[in-house]
Amino acid sequence: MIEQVALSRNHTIVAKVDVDTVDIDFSEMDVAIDFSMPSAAYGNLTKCFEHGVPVISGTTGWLDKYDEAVALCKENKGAFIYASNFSLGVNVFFELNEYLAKMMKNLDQYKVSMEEIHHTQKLDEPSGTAITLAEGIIKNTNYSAWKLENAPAGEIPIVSKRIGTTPGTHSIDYSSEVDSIEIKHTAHNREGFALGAVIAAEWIVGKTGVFTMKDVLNLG
Ligand SMILES: NC(=O)C1=CN([C@@H]2O[C@H](COP(=O)(O)OP(=O)(O)OC[C@H]3O[C@@H](n4cnc5c(N)ncnc54)[C@H](OP(=O)(O)O)[C@@H]3O)[C@@H](O)[C@H]2O)C=CC1
Ligand SMILES: O=C(O)C1=N[C@H](C(=O)O)C[C@H](O)C1
Repeated sequence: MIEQVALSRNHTIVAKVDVDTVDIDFSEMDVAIDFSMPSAAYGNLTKCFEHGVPVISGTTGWLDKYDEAVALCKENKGAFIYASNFSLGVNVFFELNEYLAKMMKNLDQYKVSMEEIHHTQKLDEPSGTAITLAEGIIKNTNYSAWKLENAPAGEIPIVSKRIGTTPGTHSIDYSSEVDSIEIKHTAHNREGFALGAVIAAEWIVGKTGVFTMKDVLNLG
């Protein structure tokens, strides 16, 4: 999907890296995009930093090494963007989530919960997007952590479902005894993720530093 979107925007694919790739020719690359495996992402990023190639990372489930990746990027004067979700809609949804969380902060009668649904091939749970959403709530409310399924009071319960080929659905619910407020993002297919990653790749060429999709999309 990334290749398809990149070609449609007049880019050239100079290398494709898979689990079996032994030698990578970095010489012709303006930028690299990594959507691989939680166990492979950090190693792939490292190689890009060492070869001075800016890198866009969409792989989820490796973030225990994010700080190390940032340090390595800075050490090599590289350029790097990680996003748990590159779709433009989800990046707006991240902002909406934080805005709603701020408003709900002092309304103790509402309890928050989250649900994410993805295809059955997905390796990680909860999704990276759900973790970013939970962090957005924690930053703006008195919730202290998130937990899969049954969370104790003060923590955000996340329910992960794996159904068919679902590209990615995330919803956040604030419920009281008398009503509920729900916000939801539904990906209709995977093209939005690829398009956002290619837009980020176009944006980062020629820059140095560690950025986010908020910088790319100028979301204030
Ligand atoms: N941030 C975002 O917007 C999005 C993030 N994702 C994330 O991207 C990741 C990939 O998801 P998805 O595309 O569904 O997974 P897939 O399994 O379809 O694709 C993963 C690819 O990575 C390849 N791969 C495995 N090991 C390596 C390696 N060491 N180096 C390079 N490539 C390798 C696999 O090759 P092979 O098939 O040969 O094993 C496969 O082609 C997941 O972490 C997912 O959560 C997904 C969509 C959107
Ligand atoms: O694995 C996927 O498919 C997706 N992964 C990302 C995530 O973990 O949030 C982004 C998107 O939801 C699709």
